[in-house]
Amino acid sequence: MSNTARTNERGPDGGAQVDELSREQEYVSALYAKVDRIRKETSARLAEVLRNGGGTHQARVERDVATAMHTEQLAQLSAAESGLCFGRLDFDNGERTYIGRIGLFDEDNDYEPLLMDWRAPAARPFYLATAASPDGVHRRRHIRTRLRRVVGVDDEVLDLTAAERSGRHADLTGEATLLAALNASRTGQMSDIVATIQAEQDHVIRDGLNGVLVVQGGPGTGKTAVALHRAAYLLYTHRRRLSTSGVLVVGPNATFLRYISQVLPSLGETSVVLSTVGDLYPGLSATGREPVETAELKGRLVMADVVAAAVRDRQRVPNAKHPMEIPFERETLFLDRKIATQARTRARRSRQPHNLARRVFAREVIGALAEQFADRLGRSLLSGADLDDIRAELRADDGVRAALDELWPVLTPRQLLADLYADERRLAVAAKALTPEERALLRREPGAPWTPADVPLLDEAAELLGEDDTEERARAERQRRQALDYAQGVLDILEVDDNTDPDVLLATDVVAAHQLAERHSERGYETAAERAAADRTWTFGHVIVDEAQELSAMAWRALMRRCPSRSMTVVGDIAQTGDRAGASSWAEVLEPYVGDRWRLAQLTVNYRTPAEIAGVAADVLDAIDPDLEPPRAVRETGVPPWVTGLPASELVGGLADLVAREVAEIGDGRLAVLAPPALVDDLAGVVAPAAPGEGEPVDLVEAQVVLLTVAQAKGLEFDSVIVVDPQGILDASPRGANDLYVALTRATQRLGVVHTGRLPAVLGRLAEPADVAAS
Ligand SMILES: Nc1ncnc2c1ncn2[C@@H]1O[C@H](COP(=O)(O)OP(=O)(O)OP(=O)(O)O)[C@@H](O)[C@H]1O
Repeated sequence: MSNTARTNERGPDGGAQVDELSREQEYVSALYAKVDRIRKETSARLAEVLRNGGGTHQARVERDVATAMHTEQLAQLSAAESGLCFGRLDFDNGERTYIGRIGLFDEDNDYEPLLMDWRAPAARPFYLATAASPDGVHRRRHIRTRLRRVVGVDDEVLDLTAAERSGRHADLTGEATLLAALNASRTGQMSDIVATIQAEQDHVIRDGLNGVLVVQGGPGTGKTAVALHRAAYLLYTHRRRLSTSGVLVVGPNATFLRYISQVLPSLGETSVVLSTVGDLYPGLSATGREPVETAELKGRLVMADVVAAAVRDRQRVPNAKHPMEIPFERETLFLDRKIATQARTRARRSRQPHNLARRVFAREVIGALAEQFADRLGRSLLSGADLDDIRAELRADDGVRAALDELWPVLTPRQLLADLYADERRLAVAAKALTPEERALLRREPGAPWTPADVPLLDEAAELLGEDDTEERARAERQRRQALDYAQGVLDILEVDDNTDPDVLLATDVVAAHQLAERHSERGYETAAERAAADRTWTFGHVIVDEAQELSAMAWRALMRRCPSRSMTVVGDIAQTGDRAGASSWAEVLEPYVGDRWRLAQLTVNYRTPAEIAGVAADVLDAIDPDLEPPRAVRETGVPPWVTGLPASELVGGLADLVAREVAEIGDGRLAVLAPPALVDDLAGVVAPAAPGEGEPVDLVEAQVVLLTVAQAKGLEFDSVIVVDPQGILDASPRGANDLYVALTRATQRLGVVHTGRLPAVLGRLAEPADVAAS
């Protein structure tokens, strides 16, 4: 460990430290004064812009550029209010750099940096410099502030003597500040870690934009935190490319998304789309429930073939013995199997999606019927123009249309799937590869609500069906090009000069021609993020998948469509896979899309669970797979986890007492009771169950005590956790051991286990001392 001198108001060496604090206070106050000034000027400019209504089209466009730029800047300034400056680097050559949430410059002194944005390359030694490899840094200082007041500084002097003194945590940067952050009570919302990012995390955050990066790490290694900071870093570093296409962060459920929702705004980034896979299909609310076996089946890759076969099954031909009879102008035309089969072959060969290929099918059928009709009339009497007329009349004929609708109907994804689930015959044809029992799992009455596992199937169907919007698209494209040319012209006028400092915001940093043009399209003033969220076919510049081990093979297919560039960050822990359709190997998951062209980063340090709890979890990990290495816990609390056995009949009453005891222990902190799904109803009298309604997110900020299943608790953390009926959790699913591992690793301070039958052997280490502790 480097030589850490902690300095604060109560520090032992009195005067000198108070001096340090007041010197830093002076600097920090000057930074805030500057922020206030910029804010005031920006607000005034914004007010001015908004006051000037009306004007020419060009004036309106210019006004919108300015509005976007000022609004964005104000949002960044407000985000930086808390913890504006959190670090300082003193270099061997006497230079000094302050590190903070945003970059600030001194206009009166040749734009000298006053505060370096944490994402800038020059800030990197703050996270990476060590005593052994100081990178010219002599001292690293963490500055702790409360509101605008400096309340402490933690110094690390990076010299070789310090390196020789290295202790247990030689690889931690800013250990004192880090431990203070880790020991703080949880609020129910994740906070950013910008002041205490550790070296192995920094490497992941700043990894290149292109290709697929997999971040594998055990519970509490900061995967989610790192993924979100990476989003902020990528947007800062590749703003031009990403602000127009957007960044998507995918999480496992609405509660988790709410839990992480404040991190990016606190880093000044508001343009990231947070979504579950289920929400990626706009306009659909997938709130239905179904047996886990059904969800698992729907997640299998074979379902892509089932959906494709279901589409093919809707491309029909008449029975060989019974051609379709179509009355047309006092004649009866025959649409027989041969005509339809030939038309179907041509339509399929067009390789267009079903709804678009229908035009080919219709053209072929109408062509054949026109020939038939011409033969009846006497072909030699008809000119080419007469044949054209006949075809046009056939196209408009209700009987012909009805026949086409029967043989090759226009379909929506919902119609296709609902019809498939509702009809045993259709299922038997489309799902030949499934057993009758599996097909029975898919059966569902029409009108039943859609489930999350249906969403990737609907997405698959949408791809195969397509939408016949050729004309609409051509019109939109013409409009878009006109608007784009116009917007580029406006931006060219507003651009200042190429030598401006890269950290100074220019109009084009905030709004690209593409965005500006779209702000002026008929779609109104939606941001790229808003439009992306509303458009199923939107492709993102970068996709981050958190808790990625939970995604089914079908969900991966849907997600990959949103990211054809394969610029992705995949974050997860194979040992925590709970979903039956989830992953057991990253290679397996990624192979169909990128082969072996992906890179792996591992996070190895556990920042969440103290060593006392991590030890219990490590036993479960060992039972899952002895080759898996548990992450190393950075801290100890001295509080051993407790265990209590209760007769099943006394569980509810006994648990109420234990909850009350834990609440008293954690003060303002949060407590979660984690139970197998089968027990949730019984325990609802002790703790109100978490989910207020189907699919609704749990409000972890409001609720100090929550009752959750393990699946609901995935990715979350609490000061104290009571795991109820561990055997029930083990038995509830084939991946029960993974679930128990997840449950045991949610606590930041305290863990209790309440069992009704025998304590599972895998928790053996809890037995003796903890029973005493609980009694
Ligand atoms: N460098 C850091 N500085 C301060 N806190 C950190 C740091 N890294 C991680 N943490 C904290 O550790 C906790 C766990 O982080 P996070 O939830 O990102 O872990 P995870 O790997 O995603 O866990 P899980 O696999 O259980 O979902 C969070 O409270 C996070 O803020």
